[in-house]
Amino acid sequence: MSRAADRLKVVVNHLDRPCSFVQASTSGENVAYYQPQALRYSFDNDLLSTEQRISYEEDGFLLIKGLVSGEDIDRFRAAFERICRREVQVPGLVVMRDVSIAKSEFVPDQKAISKLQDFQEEPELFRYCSLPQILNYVECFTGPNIMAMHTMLINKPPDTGNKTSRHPMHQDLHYFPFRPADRIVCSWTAMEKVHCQNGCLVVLPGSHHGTLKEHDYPEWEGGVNKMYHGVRDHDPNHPRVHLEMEKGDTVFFHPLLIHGSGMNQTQGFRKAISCHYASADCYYIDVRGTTQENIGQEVKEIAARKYAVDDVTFEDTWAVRGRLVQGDRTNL
Ligand SMILES: CCCC(=O)SCCNC(=O)CCNC(=O)[C@H](O)C(C)(C)COP(=O)(O)OP(=O)(O)OC[C@H]1O[C@@H](n2cnc3c(N)ncnc32)[C@H](O)[C@@H]1OP(=O)(O)O
Ligand SMILES: Nc1ncnc2c1ncn2[C@@H]1O[C@H](COP(=O)(O)OP(=O)(O)OP(=O)(O)O)[C@@H](O)[C@H]1O
Ligand SMILES: O=C(O)CCC(=O)C(=O)O
Ligand SMILES: [Fe+2]
Ligand SMILES: [Mg+2]
Repeated sequence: MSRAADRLKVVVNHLDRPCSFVQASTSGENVAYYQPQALRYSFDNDLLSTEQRISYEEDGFLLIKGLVSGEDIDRFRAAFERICRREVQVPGLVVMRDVSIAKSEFVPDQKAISKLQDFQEEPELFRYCSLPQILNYVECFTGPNIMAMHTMLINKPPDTGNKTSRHPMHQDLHYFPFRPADRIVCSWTAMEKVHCQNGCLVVLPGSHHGTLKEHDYPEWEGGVNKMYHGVRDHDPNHPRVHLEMEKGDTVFFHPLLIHGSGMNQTQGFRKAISCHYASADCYYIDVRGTTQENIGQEVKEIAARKYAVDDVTFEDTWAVRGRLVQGDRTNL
C-alpha cells in the first residue's frame, strides 16, 4: 500500500433491503481503500463517479435508478404483447414457455410465455439495446466499440406450485464463448416494480472476483427450465442482496457475478428487459475441455434443430446474433 494520501476512503452503501427469507445480508456499509489507477473493471470517464466505480469494483453491479423512461417501457410492453398475440413474425426470435406448462395446451396470450430471447430483429424491442443513456453506462465497462450480443425479455410467470419460476444462481459467462470477461456487461431493466414477492434479482456481491464455476441443472423436484443451469456449489454463507427495483431502474452487472431470481409468488407476470453487451474487440474462445463444454453442446443441438443445419459451432450461434450498437465491429 502506498501513502495514505494516495488512497481514497470511500463508504459504499449496499442496496440491501433484506427479505424475510434472506439467509445473510451485507452489513450497512463497507469501508475500502483504493488507488484509482488500480480499478480494473471500468474505465475512467466523465460519467461514473469514483464511488460508483469502486462500488462496481467491489460488488460487481451498479444500480441506476430511473434510467429508462416509463414511455419507453410502455412501448416495449406493447411490442411484447403484439408478439404474444402473434401479430408479428420475428426472424430468429425464441419464444419460451415455462417447463411446468411446456407440454400443456397452448393459451394464445402472454400467460403462456415466460421469456423472449434474441429479439435483435424486432426494431421496437431492440431500441432498448441502443438507448443512448444505457450505452453511455455500457461504454464505461466495454469501451467504445459495443456489440449487443444477447437480448431477453423475461416475463416471469406466477409460480404454478412447482417452483419452476425460479432462476437458479448462475454466472452469465457460462453461456458466453468470448473474452475477456471484464469487457462484458449485462444491462437489466425492471419493466415494473420488482421485489422479493415477484422474484427480483438476487446477487452475491463480490462474487465476480472469483473464476467461472462449473454449472449444471440443479436437482429440483418440480423440474428445471431448459438451459437454466446453476452453479454447482457456491458458498451458502455468502451475503445475498435482493435487488428491489422500480419501473425503469437498471442494473449493470459483471458476467461472473453469481445471481438468480426467486419464485414469483404473485399473480402478475414480472417483466424485465435485458441485453448483454461485449466489447467488439473481444475474441472467441474454444470451450472444448472447459466447464462450458456442456452448455456449448446443448446450444449447438438446439441451433442445429432450429436452423436445420448440422455443423453450426457455438461461436457461430453468437456471431449471427450479435449486432453492433456503437463504434466499429472490430472482431466479434
Ligand atoms: C446469459 C444467458 C442466460 C440464459 O440464457 S439462461 C436460459 C437460456 N435458455 C434458453 O436459451 C432456452 C431457450 N429456449 C428454447 O430454445 C426453446 O424455448 C425450447 C426449450 C427449445 C423449446 O422450443 P419450442 O420451439 O417452444 O418447442 P416445443 O414447444 O415444440 O418444445 C420442444 C421440446 O422442449 C420442451 N420444452 C419446451 N419448453 C421447455 C422448457 N421451458 N424447459 C424444458 N423443456 C421445454 C417441450 O416439452 C418439448 O419436449 P419434447 O421434445 O416434447 O420432449
Ligand atoms: N408469436 C409467436 N411466435 C413464435 N412462437 C410463439 C409465438 N407465440 C407463442 N409462441 C410459442 O410457440 C411455441 C409453440 O406453441 P404450440 O405448442 O402451440 O405449437 P407447436 O409447438 O408448433 O405445436 P406442437 O408442440 O403441438 O407440435 C410455444 O412455446 C409458444 O409459447
Ligand atoms: O430476470 C431474471 O429472472 C434473471 C434472468 C437471468 O439471469 C438470465 O436469464 O440470465
Ligand atoms: Fe443471468
Ligand atoms: Mg409445442
